[in-house]
Amino acid sequence: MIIAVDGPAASGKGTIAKALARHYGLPHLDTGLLYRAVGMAVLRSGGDPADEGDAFQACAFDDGLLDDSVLKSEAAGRAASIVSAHPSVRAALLERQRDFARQPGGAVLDGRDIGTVIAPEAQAKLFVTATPAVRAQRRFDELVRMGLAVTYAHVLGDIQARDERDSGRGIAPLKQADDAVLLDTSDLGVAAAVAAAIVLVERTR
Ligand SMILES: Nc1ncnc2c1ncn2[C@@H]1O[C@H](COP(=O)(O)OP(=O)(O)OP(=O)(O)O)[C@@H](O)[C@H]1O
Ligand SMILES: Nc1ccn([C@@H]2O[C@H](COP(=O)(O)O)[C@@H](O)[C@H]2O)c(=O)n1
Repeated sequence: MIIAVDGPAASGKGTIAKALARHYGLPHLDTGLLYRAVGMAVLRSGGDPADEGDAFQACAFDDGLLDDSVLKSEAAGRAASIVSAHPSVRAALLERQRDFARQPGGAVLDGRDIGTVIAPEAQAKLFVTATPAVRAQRRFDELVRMGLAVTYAHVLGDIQARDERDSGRGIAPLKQADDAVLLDTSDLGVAAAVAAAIVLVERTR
């Protein structure tokens, strides 16, 4: 079974995708990490994430970067959302994600275009969302726990800018697939959100 979990930044889709993977015994891929790695590789090479040539070159990043906690930073998230609008970057990362989705037995993937582009054939599709204020608070708390000096206002601004870029881009924009089920976690804690996700997967698969 392929389970596609899409949604905006800090909506909790990664938390839900990981829990679904555990519940169904499936491998999980956080596809945002791939774009974060490209964004961070551009920054480290002194390139410009907005330059398609620089971003495409960075797609040959070393896989060791995927385990680096620097990918959790706001700078990596911002760079990721800029490089992800380049068609050549999306093309370079496409097969890796499709191969992961189509492995025998299935998989859980979370991102922005899993249900629409990477695995439109997925048996279960969730679109996880929450209000920008709730998402900003969750991300702010997470960054503070990591010991980073951030303000709530800055995190909220970053999330709003990312929402706009991700939904407004010309290629594979963030949007709910026609056959995806909406899960709004604004008023749900982690356990309740995961339980709701399992019910929805059981209902749709
Ligand atoms: N339902 C929830 N209630 C409270 N906190 C939550 C909930 N879901 C996730 N969180 C917390 O919110 C933060 C963001 O969650 P998560 O990383 O799962 O979001 P995401 O959508 O995958 O983010 P990103 O788009 O940046 O990859 C984490 O600190 C997580 O523990
Ligand atoms: N399937 C995807 C996944 C991510 N992106 C872009 O990467 C940015 C970072 O993703 P996170 O899930 O780690 O927040 C995100 O803002 C998107 O721009 C994507 O385009 N497609």
